[in-house]
Amino acid sequence: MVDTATAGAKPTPTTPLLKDELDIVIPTIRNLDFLEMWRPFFEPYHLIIVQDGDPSKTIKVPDGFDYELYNRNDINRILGPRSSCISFKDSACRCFGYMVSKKKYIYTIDDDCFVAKDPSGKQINALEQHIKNLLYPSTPFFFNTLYDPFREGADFVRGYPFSLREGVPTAVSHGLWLNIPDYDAPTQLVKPLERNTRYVDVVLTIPKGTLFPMCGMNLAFDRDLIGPAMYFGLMGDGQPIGRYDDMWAGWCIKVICDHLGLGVKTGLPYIWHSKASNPFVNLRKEYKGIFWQEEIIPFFQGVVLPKDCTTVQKCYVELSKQVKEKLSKVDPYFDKLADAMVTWIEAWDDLNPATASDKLPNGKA
Ligand SMILES: O=c1ccn([C@@H]2O[C@H](COP(=O)(O)OP(=O)(O)O[C@H]3O[C@@H](CO)[C@H](O)[C@H]3O)[C@@H](O)[C@H]2O)c(=O)[nH]1
Ligand SMILES: [Mn+2]
Repeated sequence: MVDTATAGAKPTPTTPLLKDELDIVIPTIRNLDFLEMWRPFFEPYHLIIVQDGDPSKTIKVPDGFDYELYNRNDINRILGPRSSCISFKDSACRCFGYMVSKKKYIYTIDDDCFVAKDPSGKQINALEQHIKNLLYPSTPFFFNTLYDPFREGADFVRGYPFSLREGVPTAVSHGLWLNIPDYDAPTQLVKPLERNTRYVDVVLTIPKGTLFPMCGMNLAFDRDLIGPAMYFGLMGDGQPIGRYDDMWAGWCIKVICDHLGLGVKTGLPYIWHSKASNPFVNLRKEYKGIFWQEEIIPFFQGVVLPKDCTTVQKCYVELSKQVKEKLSKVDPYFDKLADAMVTWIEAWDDLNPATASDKLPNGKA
């Protein structure tokens, strides 16, 4: 029996979650037709497009989207000499979008990532899932064997300390990819036809003290909690390495989140990654990183941040000092990267005076 009061009544439109508190950051050298597929999910949100490569090229943004677009001329104009810390000709340029945003949350996605379907065939609203991941607490200090205890239909299992059941604020939500997985070049070369068809219905908190390989393809974070550490390191033009921008940021944010008691989650949502970049080109970009990471990882595993590092900026500047001290012997590149990390924080604080490190009360991340 349909209630006549509601028969034919239009459902009250729901306001998309965090509509005015989240920016979508897209690095691009291509056209942005991929947005057509995301329109139902992205149209209500503000986009920040970071146009890489030739600034004289016009990037067409499909009608109906609210956006701001920055090319290399804009970055140089806004940051002046500090623009040296923003990579050129590499997707790492996306971090400029994090810096100029004025919102609390960021979602970043590549322009060759499309809407995936879950096993039931339903289109996945990746943004909605990231928002849920960020709004619900993380559990880095004690592993819950029934996975995300805050998910509908799950909970903490027997033996899980009640003193830890509040969890901690979630700073990062790391999504995954169907079809083309984010493999490194050697793996891509030996498995050119491998496609990821496995949809694993889980969100996990990455335990404290554990590093992970963060991919920037389908990533969301709380800018107020961890934004200043989300620097996608010096890559691309003029640099000896590429495709380690997101990895570098992931190692930095993880040690800082562990220090500040913040959570990092990985798992749902999936996107459909359509384009395999050229493995030979990737090998040329990555190969130093494949050797260097054997020294970088032990460095991050050994990082200890002093107690008086109570803000993200203070943690990050301290981290840059340790990079300079301990990684410059691996290659002079790390000396340059350590300096760029400080330049990034200076630029960040310039553009975000309200949350500049020297203005935050101690203890506020
Ligand atoms: O010089 C460039 C190249 C690309 N972009 C934009 O960045 C993303 C990712 O580019 P693409 O999909 O071609 O590369 P992938 O190998 O699939 O990217 C994965 O590897 C990581 C390397 O950093 C990257 O984060 C992963 O997603 C697209 O939006 C390109 O348009 C660019 O801005 N500048
Ligand atoms: Mn891609």
